[in-house]
Amino acid sequence: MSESEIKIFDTTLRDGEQSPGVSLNIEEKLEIAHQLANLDVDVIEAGFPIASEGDFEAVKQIAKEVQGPVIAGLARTTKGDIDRAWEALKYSDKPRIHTFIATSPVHMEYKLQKSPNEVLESVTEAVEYAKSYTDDVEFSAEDAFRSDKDFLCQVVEKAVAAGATTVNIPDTVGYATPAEFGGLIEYICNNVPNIEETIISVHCHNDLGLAVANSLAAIEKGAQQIECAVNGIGERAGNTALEEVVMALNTRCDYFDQTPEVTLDQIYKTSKLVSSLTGMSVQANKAIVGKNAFAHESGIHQDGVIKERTTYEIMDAKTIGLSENQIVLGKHSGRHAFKERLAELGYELEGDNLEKAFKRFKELADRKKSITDRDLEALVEDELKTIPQVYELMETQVTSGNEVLPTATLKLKFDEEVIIDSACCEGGPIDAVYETINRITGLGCELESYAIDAITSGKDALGEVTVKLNYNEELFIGRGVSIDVIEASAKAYLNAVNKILYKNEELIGDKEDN
Ligand SMILES: CC(=O)SCCNC(=O)CCNC(=O)[C@H](O)C(C)(C)COP(=O)(O)OP(=O)(O)OC[C@H]1O[C@@H](n2cnc3c(N)ncnc32)[C@H](O)[C@@H]1OP(=O)(O)O
Ligand SMILES: CC(C)C(=O)C(=O)O
Repeated sequence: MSESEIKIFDTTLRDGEQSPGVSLNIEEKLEIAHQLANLDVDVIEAGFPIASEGDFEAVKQIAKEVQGPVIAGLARTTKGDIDRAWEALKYSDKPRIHTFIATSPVHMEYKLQKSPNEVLESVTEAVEYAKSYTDDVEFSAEDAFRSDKDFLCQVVEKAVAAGATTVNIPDTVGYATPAEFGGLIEYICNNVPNIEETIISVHCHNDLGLAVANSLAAIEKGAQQIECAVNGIGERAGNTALEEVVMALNTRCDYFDQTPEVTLDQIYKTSKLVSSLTGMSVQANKAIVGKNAFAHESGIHQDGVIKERTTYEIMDAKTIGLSENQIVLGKHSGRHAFKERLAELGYELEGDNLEKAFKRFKELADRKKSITDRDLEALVEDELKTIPQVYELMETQVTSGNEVLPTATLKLKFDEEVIIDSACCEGGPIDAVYETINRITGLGCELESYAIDAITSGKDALGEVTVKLNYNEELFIGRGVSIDVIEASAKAYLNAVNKILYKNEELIGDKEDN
């Protein structure tokens, strides 16, 4: 039986649910099944009906409600399992019984305690029995990759002769390498006389991180169905990740001449749903659906992507249902990305202003893990203050504690001069900073009010300090922003001092004369 397109058999609800720690209730399974139907997978393996009442009910409800894909249920080769599977599946208009038995020497001898001949017999019996319920029967040779090749070919031949419309070749323990696994599929194609009468499926586990590669290698050698799970969840290290295999086949359709008919823009939504209902979060650098999969942090990449997306992107984020890619501003970013993000926020910075703001951004990025838009706004607003920076803060150093008199030492720039001074104050470290500034400027202004706000959230949030200084009965407001509250406090005070000096220019001359 040859089919032109690759079938996607989703086992998120069966093998995916076998992930340690995951247990989905009926409502959650139904929600995922409906979303898998929106994704247009070909087959949904809804569960293993003999396993529990809950699994049985979930498969039954999915069979009743979910239209579009084939609904499959797993069964061992026993009549009891097959009867139970059919009881649940019979409500679907496209039911599939999926029966399996292990064929590797270690599984047959120790787990099943059956001889190869007994296994062969149960293959025929189970497939024929399942066929008495439905035309659509899948047979899996569990641990196929570690099975004797010629015995495996006999098993496959028997399953096809008994009526299996799909024969699945699992790498149950994720032991294969791509060339070997592709080789096994080729061997089966060349050595099973009735192989053309069935669809060859593969089911790879990810113990060595090779599940997707092995599935793709099998496709190259004649497999037509891939069994996979959303986000790659499943027993132990999981299954072939649906989103990875689908996007590999689509993105490299120049290489693989067949693609699955999945609705690609539902991929991200499905991944999110599965991770939230299973509680299995997706690692940031996970291909396709990880938080960083379409994010660029380094300046050279950002510059390239801004100029032409395909310089560093082989897929468009929109294809999988994300609104866009992400330019993440951080310590590795460059001027192009910085300027572009500021423009999006409504700030058109050029020349000196851009250089100064960029320098402060880099300083901030060295100290803060992620730079938010609000951080940038605060930074630019702080930078764009039109008041000349007569006094500029260069360094702060503060000692404080319950047994120590708070002391501040500041290094300020005044014109081209560097001034260092320090003061102590019982009122606390910020008072000590302000006392030091007063000593340096000699202005004798008074602090009327002090307020601090966290601009952004998280441990490394930016703090914005606002002060009001009274100078000769006139109030001057100053603002300062920094990740460090002492620094933000010093900047706010100096901002107000610079405003006083701007309004009273003669004071600058007096200071220079001293
Ligand atoms: C590779 C895979 O992912 S296969 C699917 C694995 N998934 C699961 O096992 C999840 C659901 N499983 C369950 O709920 C339970 O294991 C059940 C209900 C299926 C069986 O429970 P129990 O009857 O208590 O048996 P238990 O799980 O301890 O042992 C499995 C039995 O099935 C036998 N068995 C295993 N596979 C098969 C098979 N494909 N065909 C026939 N018998 C099989 C084992 O030899 C063992 O038989 P024994 O009791 O005669 O020694
Ligand atoms: C039942 C089969 C398909 C399986 O899950 C495996 O072999 O991993």
